[in-house]
Amino acid sequence: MGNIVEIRDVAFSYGDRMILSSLRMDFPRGKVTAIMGGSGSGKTTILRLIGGQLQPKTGTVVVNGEVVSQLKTPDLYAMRRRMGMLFQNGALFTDLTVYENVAFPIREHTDLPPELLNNLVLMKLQAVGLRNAAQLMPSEISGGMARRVALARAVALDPCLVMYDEPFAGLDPISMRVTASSIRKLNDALGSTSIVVSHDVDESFAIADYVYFLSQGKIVAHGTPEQMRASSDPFVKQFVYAEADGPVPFHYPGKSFAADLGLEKRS
Ligand SMILES: Nc1ncnc2c1ncn2[C@@H]1O[C@H](COP(=O)(O)OP(=O)(O)OP(=O)(O)O)[C@@H](O)[C@H]1O
Repeated sequence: MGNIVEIRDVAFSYGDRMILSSLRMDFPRGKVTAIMGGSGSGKTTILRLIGGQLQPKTGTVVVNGEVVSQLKTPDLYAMRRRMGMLFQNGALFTDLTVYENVAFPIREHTDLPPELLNNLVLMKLQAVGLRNAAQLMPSEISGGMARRVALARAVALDPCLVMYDEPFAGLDPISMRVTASSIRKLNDALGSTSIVVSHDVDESFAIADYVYFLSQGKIVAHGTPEQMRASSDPFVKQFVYAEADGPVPFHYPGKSFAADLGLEKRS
């Protein structure tokens, strides 16, 4: 089976600001892997490196055996077509029905005859429990349902890899649970591989086979959800048990508050 994505010794910076360093991660085929960490720790940046929207300063990102940064533009586009993406707050097209939202990427990228397209769309909507909502407009469905339509759209082209960026953000607890189980079910039904970026410990642990914890651009812990729950690592404990005090920084890095107020002694 092997890994669909391998990240080796990757460093990335925006200008002078180091965002990721010494990154090594494996994403095995068929599995759901979660990337967790505080706000600004670099999670979305990792997804953008895998998708080839960003290039590492050093190290390699290998997808399906190919080094992403070495792909020529047509090959990069071909690779992206085999990836499904659910972006943070991935919105639906408000002027299209649920059905047309899911049909959109299929129409864009294939010339399938209408009957086959229809079957595909209905299969995806069935998989997220919304086949009977096909003719509704996005304004007529709940936030949780909209997220599931977005999931169906992300997997419309049967991607071998699906990346979800904060799929649970802003959902009520029931919608969160349904969305999480939809991610797992879609992964297993399609035989695909999923990467889930999230802050949400309960939902991520419920569906992930393996978890990476990121802090300030470095992997600070990794393992199965069970291993992470049992971990005595202070970072993991703080994150898993949502403790206010611990190594996870709350402040965006920079000057101290005292310095900003002009209270720090000048040498
Ligand atoms: N285009 C950009 N230019 C400069 N800095 C950026 C840019 N995009 C992100 N950053 C910075 O890179 C760091 C990592 O961002 P990233 O979006 O990967 O974090 P994240 O872990 O996904 O955060 P969150 O959970 O809050 O979305 C942040 O400190 C952010 O301010």
